[in-house]
This record gives sequence, C-alpha cells and structure tokens, in this order.
Amino acid sequence: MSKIAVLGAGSWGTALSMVLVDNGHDVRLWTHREQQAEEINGSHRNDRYLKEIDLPAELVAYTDLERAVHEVDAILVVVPTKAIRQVASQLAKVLHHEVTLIHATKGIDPDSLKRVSEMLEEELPRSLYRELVVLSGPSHAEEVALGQPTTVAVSSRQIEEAEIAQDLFINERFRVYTNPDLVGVELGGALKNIIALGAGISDGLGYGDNAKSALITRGIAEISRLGVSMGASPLTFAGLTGVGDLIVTCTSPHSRNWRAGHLLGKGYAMDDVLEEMGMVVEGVRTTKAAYRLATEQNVELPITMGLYKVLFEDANPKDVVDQLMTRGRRHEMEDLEYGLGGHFSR
Ligand SMILES: NC(=O)C1=CN([C@@H]2O[C@H](COP(=O)(O)OP(=O)(O)OC[C@H]3O[C@@H](n4cnc5c(N)ncnc54)[C@H](OP(=O)(O)O)[C@@H]3O)[C@@H](O)[C@H]2O)C=CC1
Ligand SMILES: O=C(CO)COP(=O)(O)O
Repeated sequence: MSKIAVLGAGSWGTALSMVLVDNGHDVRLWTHREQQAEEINGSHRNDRYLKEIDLPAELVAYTDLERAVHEVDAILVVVPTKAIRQVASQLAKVLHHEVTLIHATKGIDPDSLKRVSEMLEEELPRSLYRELVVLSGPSHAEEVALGQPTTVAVSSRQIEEAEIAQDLFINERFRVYTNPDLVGVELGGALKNIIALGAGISDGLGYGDNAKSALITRGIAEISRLGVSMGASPLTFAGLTGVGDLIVTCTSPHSRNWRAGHLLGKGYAMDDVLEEMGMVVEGVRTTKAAYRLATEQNVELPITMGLYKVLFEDANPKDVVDQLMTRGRRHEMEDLEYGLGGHFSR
C-alpha cells in the first residue's frame, strides 16, 4: 500500500482516486475548495464533477496542501493545464521529500508553448522527484468511475518510474501499459482535444459519419506531423494515447471538447458554451498553442488552423469546412515520414 496525494478534485482527479483506493492505497484528494472537501468527506459525493457516483468512504479530501502531501510516496497532479504552474509552485513550497511524480493533464500552454511535464519541471526543484511520469489514453472519468474496462499508458524517461506508476494504477478494469515516448504520449493527449472540438462542430452542423471519420483520420495525420516535428515517435500516434484517445474523444458524448464543439456547431457563442460546460475544455487553449507551434515550426495543420479561425476569429464553421474541402489536391500520405512501402508509377 502506498500513500498518494491527488492534486485536483475535478472529474479526472476523483475518478483516478477511486482506482487508487480500489487498489488498496491511502489516497488524499486535494481540493482548493472547502465546501467540496466537506461534500466528499461528509456525503462521499462530488456531484458537480461526477454526478450520481458514490465515492469510497476511504477517500479523504484535504484542503491543506502541506498536510495532503505529508510523507506521501507519490503525487498525481491532475488540475487543468491553466492551473499547472500555480499548483506546482504551491507544491514546491510545502513538499520536502522525494516522491514519484505523475501527471494526467492534457494540454499545451499557449503562452510558453510548453507541455505539462515541461512546466512541472520548470516549477519544481529536481530534488523532489526522480523522473516525471505522464498518464494518458482513452479514458472518460465517467466510465472509469463506474469501473468500466479502460486502458491507458504511462510514460517516463526512466522505465523504473513508469513501472512504479503502472503498479499503482493497474487492476482488472484499468489496464496500464508503459510507453517510452514521453513527448508522443503527452502530445497525443493534448492535441486530440482540438480535433474533438472539430468533430463536435461537424456533428452540430448536422454533418454525418463520413465527415467525422475524415476528421479523425486527417486529424491523426496532422497530430502526427506536429508531434514528429517536436520529437515524438510516429508510432505512438497509432496507439492508445494517439488514435485511441482521438476516437473516444471525437465520438463520446462524455467528452467536454466534443460537447463544446457540438454547441458551437449549433450556433451558440463561445462564452455561453464555456459557461454551460462548467468544466475544463482544454482544446480551446491548446488550439491557440498548436496554432503558434505550427506557425513557428512551419508545419501544416489545416484542421487546427480552421478551428482557430472559428474559435478566435469568429469565422463561420460552415465556411471553414468549405475551405477545408476545397484545398489543393493532395496525395493522402505525402508528408508523413512513415516509410510508406509503396509509390505511384506514372
Ligand atoms: N475528465 C476526464 O474524463 C479526463 C480529463 N483529463 C484531463 O485531466 C485534466 C483535469 O480535468 P478534469 O478533472 O476533467 O477537469 P474538471 O473541470 O472536471 O475539474 C478541474 C478541477 O481542477 C480544479 N482546479 C482548477 N484550478 C485549480 C487551482 N488553481 N488549484 C486547485 N485546483 C484547481 C477545479 O476546481 P474548481 O472546482 O474550483 O474549478 C476542479 O476541481 C485536464 O487536463 C483534462 O484534459 C484526462 C483524461 C480524462
Ligand atoms: O481526455 C479525455 C478522455 O480520454 C477527456 O476528454 P474531454 O476533456 O473532452 O472530456
């Protein structure tokens, strides 16, 4: 049994805490809201984030960060990307020993263009953890909380740390693979949210399964293109944290990114959509980050660019789809360096 602090009591932090409690660990769920801690400890519910789910009585919520991380073996950071730097700098002030440090957040910071692990590394002294671990994959909190079969991957620069995280989380309903490609695992989880917003818009506009399938497959092509340019292995994008997570997020009504896109496609204004969601829609800020990364690195991301116009330049989604459909003719695989094993003869 390990002592584990989970920082972030939203839907994902709560669902992952349930997995850890199931595995017999002593779990402290840290929230910055007193009322939420009372709800979790008193009625064993977190209704704003996980409706109608009874939490295990062993799960204890804390509002005092120093007490939550006292003598823990591992810390799981799972606040939205926007809050990562703030929470990490709070943690740096109260943590005084070395832990296994895991994060399960999916995003890229649009200001510094850093991945979540890079931000954590910048904010936390190296003496507090050995090697960072990323947990990602197709895993809606609502299904994990119900104990439905789920698979994810953990990645770290050191296999030993990834295996420690694998051991903490794995059980017969939550299968955890290791993957050595930290950059790819992290980017797949972050970038799929952009495409999921696009899939939601497509559904909201009334387009069908053909359009969604096109978004998923052309989406993974552009995720791979940007990912490879940032040092990821192309193979990772064919796995759980790439196409696996892309499929679940583009097709599930649990996805906040898909739902936000769906409302945008139906004509709702962005501010109203975000208010209606009441939970983090990571794809919005990540679209901004990917737009900047693509421009800086000269990588072509047509879907992301189109979505950027809808989200930040008030473009009409239908016009953007028309623009995507009437781009110059292309060879499907032309700029993927996958070793295609085939070529056209003329
Ligand atoms: N939900 C899911 O199914 C999955 C989510 N993820 C990823 O996990 C991350 C977290 O998402 P999720 O739990 O769903 O988000 P939610 O919107 O459900 O919850 C976010 C939680 O973080 C808290 N929070 C926000 N800012 C701070 C802060 N500065 N200090 C302390 N707590 C803070 C919020 O508190 P408050 O109530 O005060 O706003 C809330 O409890 C995201 O990157 C998401 O992409 C990954 C896989 C699955
Ligand atoms: O990452 C997720 C599932 O793997 C959750 O996606 P949403 O943030 O769109 O709900």
